[in-house]
Amino acid sequence: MSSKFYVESEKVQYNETKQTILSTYEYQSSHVETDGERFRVKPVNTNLTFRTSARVPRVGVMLVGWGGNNGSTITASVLANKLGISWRTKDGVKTANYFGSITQSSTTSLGIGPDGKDVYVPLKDLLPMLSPNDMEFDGWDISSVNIADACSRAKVLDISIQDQLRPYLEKLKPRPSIYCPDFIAANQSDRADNVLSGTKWEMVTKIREDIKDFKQKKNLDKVIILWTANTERFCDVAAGLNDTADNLLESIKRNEAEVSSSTLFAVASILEGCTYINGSPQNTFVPGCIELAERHGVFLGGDDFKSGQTKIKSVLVDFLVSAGLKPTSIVSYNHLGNNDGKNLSAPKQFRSKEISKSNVVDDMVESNDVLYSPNEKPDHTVVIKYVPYVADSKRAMDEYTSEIFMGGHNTIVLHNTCEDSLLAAPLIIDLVIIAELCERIQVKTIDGDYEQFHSVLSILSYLLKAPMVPPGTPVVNALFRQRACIENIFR
Ligand SMILES: NC(=O)c1ccc[n+]([C@@H]2O[C@H](COP(=O)([O-])OP(=O)(O)OC[C@H]3O[C@@H](n4cnc5c(N)ncnc54)[C@H](O)[C@@H]3O)[C@@H](O)[C@H]2O)c1
Ligand SMILES: O=P([O-])([O-])O[C@@H]1[C@@H](O)[C@H](O)[C@@H](O)[C@H](O)[C@@H]1O
Repeated sequence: MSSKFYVESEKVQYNETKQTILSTYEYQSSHVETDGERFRVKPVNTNLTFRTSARVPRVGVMLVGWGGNNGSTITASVLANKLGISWRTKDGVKTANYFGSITQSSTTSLGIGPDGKDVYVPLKDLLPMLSPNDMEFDGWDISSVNIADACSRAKVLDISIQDQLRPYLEKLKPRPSIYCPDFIAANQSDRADNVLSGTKWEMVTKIREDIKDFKQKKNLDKVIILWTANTERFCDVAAGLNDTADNLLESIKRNEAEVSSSTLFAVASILEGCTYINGSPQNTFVPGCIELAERHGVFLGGDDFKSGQTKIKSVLVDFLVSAGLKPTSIVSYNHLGNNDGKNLSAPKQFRSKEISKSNVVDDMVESNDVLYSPNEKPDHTVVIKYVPYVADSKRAMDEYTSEIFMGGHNTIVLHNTCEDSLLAAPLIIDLVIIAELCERIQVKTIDGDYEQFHSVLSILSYLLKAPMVPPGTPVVNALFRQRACIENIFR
């Protein structure tokens, strides 16, 4: 159980023998109906019981795109933390940390102490969670470059970190992967020297064997798979192709060209009972994929890491709209020179990213019909340019123009320079840790049986630009409502 605190309440039972935590909770909500004239509000209370396994298992993380900026950076950075390395810089000695991870580096209040002040603990202490230092990494890449050379190619981590870690990282070699060139930019072909051959079903089978191999070799209890490979173009969604689980499986067996690498990895993960998370913006989770995950009781999470401009956007627009100010124009521009930027310089791959970066304000705008008439939205433009020289140092410029009181205007301009991968990499840790914990939580109503959460893990929304939610449930993009969801469920 948590070494930091215990809850003294008849609503919470710790079972040291079974290593479980039982907690009852009365969920209060309100159901609203209207007769066209007035709303009828009916408070509804639901008594829930949560059963959480407190035994943290041995977890392996398999990254698709392991040799990329994010994949190599997170692998190296976890090792740096595990080894406790430090390195000299012109600004003094730096030590490995997990800044940017909400589980490792943010805190939450347990309640009020005797002095009347909030008592804060790291979010990771709310429940028994996997430590990133205990994660084992493996994965696939269409590029055969080992992880040490991948870090060198990425030019993200300080060279003295890379030098200290090279003896360990050069032994890590990405497994050959499923390469569907039509789904990523043609400019990626020069990296593709580490690819599988065979039919799509044969390649899915090989990926499943890789998962089993990793699990067995590292003596793991479970594996979580995360896509941090290139952004793909959106795939067609069509009846008979991928609209149902059976049609998707049949399409793969027919070697259908329109089934993407990312969807093939998702199917392999689901069939192996492994949670699958999509860190990119493409529509990996076609309806048939979601149905297959529901059939197998496997978690899915996506889409597209929410790291920089979009994260700020989901806070700023929430602030403006909830302050009764009306954003009317939002322009997000950035240029960067990493391989992600190179892939995004192709129109179809950029379009995937443009979609995930643009939809993030929809729920906030739709929540306020005082400011916006039906279907009215702010002008919203996303621009991404590829400038090789700046490499991973993304330069972002945002302009927010709003209508204010009595015909006035307010324009907010932001400039943001950062190593893009150092913003995204910590999100991989949180996605894995939160998804793994969710695998150990079951919930029941008074007269129901214990069930796990829905296969589509909307609790991951805080970490993703275009959060996937269970069919028929609302998408929430407001960042602090998303964070409250994590805290409230864990609390
Ligand atoms: N700040 C960020 O870095 C950030 C933020 C949000 C989303 N993302 C998304 O995360 C993904 C990865 O970003 P990155 O900066 O690491 O990109 P990257 O280009 O450095 O890495 C992608 C890796 O995937 C590999 N790859 C491509 N197709 C593959 C396949 N079919 N199988 C296995 N490997 C394959 C490439 O060889 C490359 O090594 C991109 O989709 C990007 O849009 C990144
Ligand atoms: O997270 P965010 O800053 O809104 O969006 C980012 C884009 O601005 C960037 O150009 C792209 O390369 C990254 O993959 C990421 O998606």
